[in-house]
Amino acid sequence: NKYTLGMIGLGTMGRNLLLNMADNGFKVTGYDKDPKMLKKLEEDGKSHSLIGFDSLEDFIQSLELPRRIVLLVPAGAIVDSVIKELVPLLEKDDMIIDSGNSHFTDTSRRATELADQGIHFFGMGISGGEEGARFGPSMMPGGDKKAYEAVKPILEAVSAKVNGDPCVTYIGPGASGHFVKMVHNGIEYSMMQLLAETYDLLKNGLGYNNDQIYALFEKWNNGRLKSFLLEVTKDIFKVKDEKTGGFLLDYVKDEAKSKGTGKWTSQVSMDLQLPIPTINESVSARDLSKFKALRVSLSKSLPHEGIKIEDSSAFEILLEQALYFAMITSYAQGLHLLEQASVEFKYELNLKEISQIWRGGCIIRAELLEDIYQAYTKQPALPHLYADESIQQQLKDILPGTRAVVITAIQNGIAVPCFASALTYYDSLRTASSPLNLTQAQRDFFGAHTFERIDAEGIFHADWNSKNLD
Ligand SMILES: O=C(O)[C@H](O)[C@@H](O)[C@H](O)[C@H](O)COP(=O)(O)O
Repeated sequence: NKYTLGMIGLGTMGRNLLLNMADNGFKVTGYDKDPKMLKKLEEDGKSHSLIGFDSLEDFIQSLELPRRIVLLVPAGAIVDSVIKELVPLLEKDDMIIDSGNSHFTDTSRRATELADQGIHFFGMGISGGEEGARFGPSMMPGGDKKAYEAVKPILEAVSAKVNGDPCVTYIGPGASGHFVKMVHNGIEYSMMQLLAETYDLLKNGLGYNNDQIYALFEKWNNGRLKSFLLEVTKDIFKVKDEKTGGFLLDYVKDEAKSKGTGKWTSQVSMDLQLPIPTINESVSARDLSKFKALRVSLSKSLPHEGIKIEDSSAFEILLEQALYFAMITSYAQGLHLLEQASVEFKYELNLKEISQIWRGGCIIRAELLEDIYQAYTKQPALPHLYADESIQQQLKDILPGTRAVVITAIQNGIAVPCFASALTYYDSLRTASSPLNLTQAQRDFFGAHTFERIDAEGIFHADWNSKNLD
């Protein structure tokens, strides 16, 4: 008899998700042009006698109707070419679920194109990496609700669970699933950069070695900073390098790569005029790191002035506070962008449910998400995470420590773009009258761009050149 679901793309993510589905008792199969991938599936899937197809026709014919087809292929043109090959073989009401990190505008285009041909299509963000796909990812499906209902039992079964709740929910219409995953990755970038800045402060600021940093992160991971990224980051400090016998981390080149989701998050935030400066800084930090040769030559011609951080144990305490402050701020910026995008793109996003499914399985899963989930449970229409009372209390408690860390870093010439932007974002957002009245005056002075007044309705223009100059 026929298979319930078929996976196209049997790379690690596709294969692991298929094995996870088989573990949960679903009759599933796969397709890949690469015989090595098929062989790997049969090896890994021996206990479930999982097999795959290298003929697309045979694969399609092996699926029960309406067909449920998941794509896990690299984002971009490949997705379109796979869909192009698939459609002639499909029937009305068949479903395609794109689960790669596709750009949300591609997803909405594909949904429209396929709907015209009677094919259900939705984009689903999957987070958790290879391990997550195998044993329980967090999934963000958005789009065709009918198609989602048809795969909901499978997704709920294979997803990570927190207090028994599956880390998957219907995100909303259109490309909302991929949009939410993109912003998830923006927060991921910011958290990773904050951990890199923390590492820099400990290593170059306090002169800590990898064992000391491991021990400190181990301690922090038993507290409010507990998170998947801190967990894996601490373990990285333990790994030895077979080649040199030293620590592998010390031999990793400091030029960070990226596949685009962070950049896309910044780009759309600029389009929506919704500020996410800490996430933007993390994207720029990766780009800046690529100028290794320039950095090396400038480090010689612009030598460092030397570092003086006195009391390391006191600084450790302040650093934990600053990291928690910037962590709250990174999630707050991402959630604020989702709130704005929900209005702009009519995604009807439910930030309570999104924070709920981010508590487990995904890369940004963290203890903090429980607080965020409680905040949106208490106030579903919370205008900004900073507006939640318990979050405010936490921010107030750790603000002095955060200031001290940013000041110390800047005084000692240690670059902390994400820590500093988190603090500046806080100071800007809680300022009733900002200095941007001057910007309006400047724009009106040199470009007659007009301004509004605080004491009268209407649009105004002034002749700044001559008027009333004392
Ligand atoms: O949620 C996840 O499981 C990850 O985010 C996953 O999607 C992938 O690892 C990133 O896309 C890497 O992104 P960069 O290559 O841009 O760092």
